[in-house]
Amino acid sequence: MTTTDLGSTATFASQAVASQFIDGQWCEGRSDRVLTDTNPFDDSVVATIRLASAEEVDAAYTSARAAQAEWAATGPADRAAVLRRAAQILEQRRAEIIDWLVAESGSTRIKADTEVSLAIGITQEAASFPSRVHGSIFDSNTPNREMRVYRKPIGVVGVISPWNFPLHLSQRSVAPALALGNAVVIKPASDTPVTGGLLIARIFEEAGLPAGVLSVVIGSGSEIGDAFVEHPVPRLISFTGSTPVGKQVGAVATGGEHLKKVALELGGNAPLVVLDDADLDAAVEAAVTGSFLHSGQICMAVNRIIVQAPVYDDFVERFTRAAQAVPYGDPFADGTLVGPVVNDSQLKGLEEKIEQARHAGARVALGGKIDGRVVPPHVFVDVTPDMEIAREEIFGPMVAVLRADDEAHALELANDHEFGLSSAVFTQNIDRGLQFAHRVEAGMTFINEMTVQDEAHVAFGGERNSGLGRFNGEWAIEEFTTDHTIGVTRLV
Ligand SMILES: NC(=O)C1=CN([C@@H]2O[C@H](COP(=O)(O)OP(=O)(O)OC[C@H]3O[C@@H](n4cnc5c(N)ncnc54)[C@H](O)[C@@H]3O)[C@@H](O)[C@H]2O)C=CC1
Ligand SMILES: O=C(O)c1ccc(O)c(O)c1
Repeated sequence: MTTTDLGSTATFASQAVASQFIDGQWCEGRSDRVLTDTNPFDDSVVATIRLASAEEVDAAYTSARAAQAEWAATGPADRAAVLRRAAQILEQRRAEIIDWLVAESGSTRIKADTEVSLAIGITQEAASFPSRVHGSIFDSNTPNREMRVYRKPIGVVGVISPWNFPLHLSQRSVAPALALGNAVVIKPASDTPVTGGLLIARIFEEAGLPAGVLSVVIGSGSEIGDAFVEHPVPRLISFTGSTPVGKQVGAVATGGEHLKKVALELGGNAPLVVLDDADLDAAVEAAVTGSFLHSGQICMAVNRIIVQAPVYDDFVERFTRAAQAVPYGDPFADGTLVGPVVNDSQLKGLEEKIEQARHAGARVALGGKIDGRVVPPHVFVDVTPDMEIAREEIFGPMVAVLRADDEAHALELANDHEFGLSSAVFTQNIDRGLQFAHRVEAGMTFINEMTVQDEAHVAFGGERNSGLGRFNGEWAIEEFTTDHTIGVTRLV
């Protein structure tokens, strides 16, 4: 197993990355605060970074605005070539990137490997975008006039990403935005400055992206967050993270002096519904992976399993037995599915959730002793929809099991929520599954599959408090471009 020199020199691809990346330069931030980036499993230091101040945010956006016009004028084939080289470098450096994801975010090797593949997938998909963008020409109702609609880059995009899939959740905005001729400034989460931003900067630097087109500022959301969002240069803020912060970002982006678009991918609380004719083995397998992969720190993670009464006891017995066999502990160890949660704040929240669930009367079918930041898989059964464990986004290796009287009650329970990101339904009758899926209030519903799904060419996103907008494929082209209508009148 290769291990990367993750000391405070924090190198990636032979370049020191423990700093800011602004206008093509690796430089120190000017905040008086220094971030110590640590491994959630053993508290070892993986990097120390002097944080950015609002001045660095301004410098990053100013250089992005200066570089964007020339990048947008670069031919589609040349822009596509940079994206393809970035995808190749991600593949070439897969082992080193996996080590970084495990060390910086507590990802297990299984999850880290999946995340690198996701990032490569969206980068390759984005490489197809430059040649897919087109405008339209319309006849006009005015004689001698032609109405043309040009599809153009938005300009400069601000990307704010979270710590759970730091590489992919930055890349799935950065790669499409760059491919479509925009310039980008990334502000990654403070828990994952390298894998959420600086490593991406290094990859595009190596891929030949011109200086200034991509910058990365490392700073806490509380210190530079508002400055990052309300700055006059960015025309779109692409945010992935919690619903409360997403609403705040949306309010600043649309309520400040400089109006701008927002793309928000927020919280989730995915229901996995098991109907009375489900293949229980398939449902159990999907529910285990969907609940516990990356310690449940996924917006699409299964948080509620809703089981129709005739198969409830059988499912609970099988699922609990399978959850008991889930390997947890050292994220570096091959086969671990549940590693540490990312920080003490998340750990404290999960300890509170466990106590609340017990106090509310949920039956603990599976639990265990927390060791450091490693929370063993927890299964709460006989949960009722009023309990907090069924209402809040869990973001941990725990899941609530609810009993449904019948199919209509299962749908009512699935939709009884503020969120609407991902969902799943298990039945051996596909038409029954489709009819059920159409009535689920979510952005995504999977029949006989787990809820954690993301294909680079297919719409991804949520309804209700799970966000605004869609990522991937043609939806990303729509998100990261704008229309300019030009009327052409020939004077006769
Ligand atoms: N839907 C999703 O993919 C994710 C949801 N979450 C949810 O968020 C909770 C906390 O995780 P965090 O990463 O701390 O999410 P968060 O929502 O607090 O932070 C996400 C990003 O927003 C930035 N940020 C924070 N305050 C900001 C502000 N005022 N202006 C601009 N940017 C700001 C953070 O630095 C980070 O880069 C989790 O427990 C989970 O419930 C977290 C990660 C991903
Ligand atoms: O928001 C998330 O947690 C998340 C995780 C993995 C993905 O592939 C994704 O699109 C979103």
